[in-house]
Formats: sequence, structure tokens, C-alpha cells
Amino acid sequence: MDRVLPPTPSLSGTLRVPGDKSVTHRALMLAALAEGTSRILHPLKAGDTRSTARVLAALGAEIVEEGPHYRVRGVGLHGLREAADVLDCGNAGTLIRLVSGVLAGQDFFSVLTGDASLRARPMDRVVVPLRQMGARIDGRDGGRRAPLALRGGRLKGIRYSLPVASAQVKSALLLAGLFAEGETEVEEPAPTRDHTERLFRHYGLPLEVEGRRVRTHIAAPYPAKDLVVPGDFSSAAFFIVAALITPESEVTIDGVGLNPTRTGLLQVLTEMGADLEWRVTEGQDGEPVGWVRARSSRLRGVRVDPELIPRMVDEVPVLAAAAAWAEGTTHIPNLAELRVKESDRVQAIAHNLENLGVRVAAGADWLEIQGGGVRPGVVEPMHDHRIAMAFAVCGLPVGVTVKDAEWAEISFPDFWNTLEGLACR
Ligand SMILES: O=C(O)C1=C[C@@H](OP(=O)(O)O)[C@@H](O)[C@H](O)C1
Ligand SMILES: C=C(OP(=O)(O)O)C(=O)O
Repeated sequence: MDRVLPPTPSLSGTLRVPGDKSVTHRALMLAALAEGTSRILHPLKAGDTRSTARVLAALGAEIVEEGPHYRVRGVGLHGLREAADVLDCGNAGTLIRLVSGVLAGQDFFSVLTGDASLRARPMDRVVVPLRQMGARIDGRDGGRRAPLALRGGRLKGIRYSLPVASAQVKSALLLAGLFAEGETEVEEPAPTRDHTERLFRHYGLPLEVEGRRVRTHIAAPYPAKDLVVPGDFSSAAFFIVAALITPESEVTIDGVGLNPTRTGLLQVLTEMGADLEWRVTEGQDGEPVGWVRARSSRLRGVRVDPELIPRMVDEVPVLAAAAAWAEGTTHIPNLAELRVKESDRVQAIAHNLENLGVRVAAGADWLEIQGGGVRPGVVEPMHDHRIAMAFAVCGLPVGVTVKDAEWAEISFPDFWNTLEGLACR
């Protein structure tokens, strides 16, 4: 479905964004493995996290919708049962990788698959270490791609140095570590989101953190516990940039997660001259939560610090949107991981910037964007929710047509109405 966004002269308002996607996936999994009933409050209910709820239900957990919340009756660490059918992870990389870690510890057979995008994404990053721990895993292309066929069982802990900075791989190994004899240690090359670690603490699961090394070991049964999910910073990012690039705008996002492993974008935008304020006002079940306010700004191009990318990996598309409106050139390095997301995001960003009349150069792992504004055009999401929303924002001041706008439903079902609600016409 195409969506035509007319030119928007200004944006104003205060809003909340839906629950954090990363936290919701993990909360559903850990609640499913707990003893008793947990309520997950203000979770994300969108394509990706509905896939997680479906997969866990097929494995025997009871997940019921209670208004905007979820009630999860856990089956305990050893209560999951073999599913009657293939487990469809839809579009969700986080789901297939994290649940592989859980299933590696189960003495039964599972098949994991997903949509065309997910089946094209690399799975060897979890398959290789989970095999080292003792799981039997096969899959397409020698286990590099889904469908994956998995038979878990008794695992042994390993020490593993991640070849790429990936919270998904780290989390898969920590989850497998709950079923493994001895210690499981994961070392990351750069800090990545630490929601799994925070949730392990929330549920009282074994965890030790020492610099970039995280350790766990076999877990004893643990009780269910309620959890409040913060607003998703990655969803807030679209409105932050929208306010910066649209004249006479001011937007405040309340109740948003401000975990420092996620907020690299705030640092880059500030360097670009953005009129931005934010504050952590509370700690909610182990996650810092607060507000962000963004006002129209004259942005200037910057060279982004490569070390910041793991802390803003899903915000690069919307950073590119901001760069298109900045004065001068923005160079964004360290983008190899963007090539293996829901789409090849380096290519998808370059293609959509060109569609909107922006000059851009792309290398194997970098982008260079000539700022100065955009002209009306067509946004092509390329089957990728973040691309759809980032370039809708990019074209907002001049008006754009977004093809296949329903892709936003993967992480933000109400995105279009929320955007419309802020527009002053
Ligand atoms: O752990 C997570 O919840 C996520 C980790 C990141 O992926 P990688 O681990 O592949 O970097 C991120 O891009 C994804 O949207 C969510
Ligand atoms: C990369 C993303 O998600 P996933 O890897 O879970 O599909 C994302 O939401 O931008």
C-alpha cells in the first residue's frame, strides 16, 4: 500500500512510542522459562514480537493478551516441549538467533525458519558457537542460513570471543549458557546493547560482567516476575530527526528507554548541532527511562566516530535522513553489519537518498552523504521497516510517497497515525 505524505510545514507535540522491541523479545522468552505467571507491561505488539509470542506458544508457554499487556504463564527451565510444526520467526533476526540459544539447551527437535529476508541473513554467527557447546544444528548452506534444524541437549559452557559486535549472538550464548555445564563466557569486541544482562539480573539469573566479558552458568528454576517495558528509543529516533529537520518544530518523547548502549544517535546529532535535550528520570526494572526533546535545528555534516556505530546500529538509516538536511558532508563508517540486516541497508539508504535527489557515495562499509536538503520523490522500503520510516521522515518537509508503507508494522504499527498526529498544517 502506497502512502502519500503531503509537505509538512512543522511538527509539534508530546508523545510516547511503543515498547522496546529488544526488551519485549527477551522478556517474553525469560517469562516463558520462569516458574509461574509474569505480566509484561507495555510490551511492543508488532510483527516481530508477535512472532516471538507465537513461537513460544508453539513450544508450550501460555501467552495471553491483557489489554495492551501480555500475561505469560511460564513452563519453567525444563518445561518447553517439541513443537508440532516448523517455527516461523517471520522477519525477526532477534527472535531466530535468541531462540536458537534456548532451543540448543532442549532435548528435542526444532526447525526454525522465517520470511525471505530472514532466510537470507547469516545464521553461522550463532550456529558455530552453539555447535561448540554441543547442539546439533544443520541448515541451508551448511547451517549458514535458515531453515535451521536443531536438536539440543546437554551443553557444555565455552569461552567465546565474538567476531562481530552483536547483541543477538551474545544473548543467544547467554541463554544457551543457562542450560550448559560449567561456565559460558562471551567477550565482545565493542559494547552492544545489554538488555539480556539487565533482564538476567531482574529474574535473578546467574551473571557476571567484567569489562567486555559476560559470564553465566547453569541456572536453577526461577520465579516469574512482572516487568515494565520502556518505550523503544529506535522508534523515538524517527520523531527526533523529524523535529530537527522540519522548520518551527518541537517534539517531546516521554517514557523512552535511554540505555546508554542504545543512544549513540543522541551523541552524533548533538555534534551535528542539534537542539536536543534529554534526561533519565527513572529506572524501570533495570532500564534507564526518561524523556527527549528535539527542536528544529541547523545541522552540519560530521565524520561519525566508528566506535559509536554499535550503539546506534538501527538508527543509521534515520541518521542518513538527518545528514541529507545538514550543511556539508557526513561520513558514516563501520557499516559492514548494515549489509546483513532486513535489507542491505547501505544500499537501501543510498538508493532512497538518490530517489530524493541527494548525492551519496557508498563503499563496502561506509556512506558519504552531501547535505543540503531533498526534493519530493518516492521511498522504496525494500522490505525493511526502518528504511520505510527513516525515508518517510527524510521526505516529510517536502512531501513523499512511501511504497509498501505496511512494512512499518514490523516494529511500529501505529507509526503513520503518530506522525500524522504531530503534523501542523
Ligand atoms: O539484540 C537485539 O535485540 C538486537 C541487536 C542488533 O542486531 P545485532 O546483534 O545483529 O547487531 C539490532 O540490529 C537488532 O535490531 C536488535
Ligand atoms: C535489525 C533489526 O531487527 P532484527 O535483527 O531483530 O530483525 C531492526 O529492528 O532494525
